[in-house]
Amino acid sequence: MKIGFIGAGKMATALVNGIVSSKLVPSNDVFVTDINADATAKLKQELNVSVADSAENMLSKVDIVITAVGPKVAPQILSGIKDELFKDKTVVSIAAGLQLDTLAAALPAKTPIVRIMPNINAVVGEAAIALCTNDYVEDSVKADVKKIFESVGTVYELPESQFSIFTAISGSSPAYAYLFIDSIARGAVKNGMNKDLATKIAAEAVLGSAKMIKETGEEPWTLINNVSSPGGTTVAGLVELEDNAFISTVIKGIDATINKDKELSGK
Ligand SMILES: NC(=O)C1=CN([C@@H]2O[C@H](COP(=O)(O)OP(=O)(O)OC[C@H]3O[C@@H](n4cnc5c(N)ncnc54)[C@H](OP(=O)(O)O)[C@@H]3O)[C@@H](O)[C@H]2O)C=CC1
Ligand SMILES: O=C(O)[C@@H]1CCC=N1
Repeated sequence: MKIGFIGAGKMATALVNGIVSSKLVPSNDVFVTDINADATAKLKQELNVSVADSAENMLSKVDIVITAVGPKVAPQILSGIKDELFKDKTVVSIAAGLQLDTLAAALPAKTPIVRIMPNINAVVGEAAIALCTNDYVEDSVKADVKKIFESVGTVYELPESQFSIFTAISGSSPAYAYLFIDSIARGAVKNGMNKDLATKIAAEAVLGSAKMIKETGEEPWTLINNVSSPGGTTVAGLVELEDNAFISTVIKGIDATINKDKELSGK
């Protein structure tokens, strides 16, 4: 299975890193192309992937082409490539907001298309990833695409109607989680702890907390109650956070993310 990436930016780099380090395919069976030659040169140097000088030239060399450019650019690039080059290819898009029917309109009729929403934690093999397809993706091809993304995380097959929500709670949410960890660490710095040490400790505490939710299957509020000793430190902090509308602020952030994803779809 040969895999090509159009766009070698941050998300493509995260995916290529994950795919190569999982040894799913030999590194030179991963192809990259980008208008920015420095981006592809860096990936070649670091991961020994193959570089193509254009999307069109890459297409003849790969089975699966993953567009890792912005939602406005992807249809423009695809519609500029000769129809015959898409024969026996599957097109995968990871762009926020970009819907299957918009992609289909930019491609030859009946092209198999997979829509994916990954997240940047693919770098460490911990992405939560959504997948949906159009009607022309055969089961064996879907299984191959799933295998690619399972090499960097967990894949959830979801109806396309849930993608905006998924983008908020998985595609974008790592940024919000990093912000939360950084804010905890800054609180430690304010009170006199070294930032590097505080960040490491905050990250470990959040990682352990995520593991608790995943592995115990407990409702978060049960776990919150277990941390909150009567008259103790935790409840004092919770009161202050809620006084500043922590929960509704986070929900508004998720709403804004969902709305932006819908806006990007242009529908
Ligand atoms: N970053 C993330 O965490 C996630 C991103 N995504 C999706 O991934 C896609 C890429 O995002 P991200 O990696 O953050 O963005 P980046 O800007 O880092 O990467 C996009 C890359 O594509 C290049 N590019 C632009 N136009 C062309 C073109 N015509 N031909 C070839 N390459 C081109 C850009 O070059 P230049 O910089 O020179 O313009 C850049 O290197 C988006 O659609 C986004 O929605 C999805 C989930 C998570
Ligand atoms: O910010 C963005 O638009 C992309 C999609 C999800 C994460 N990054």
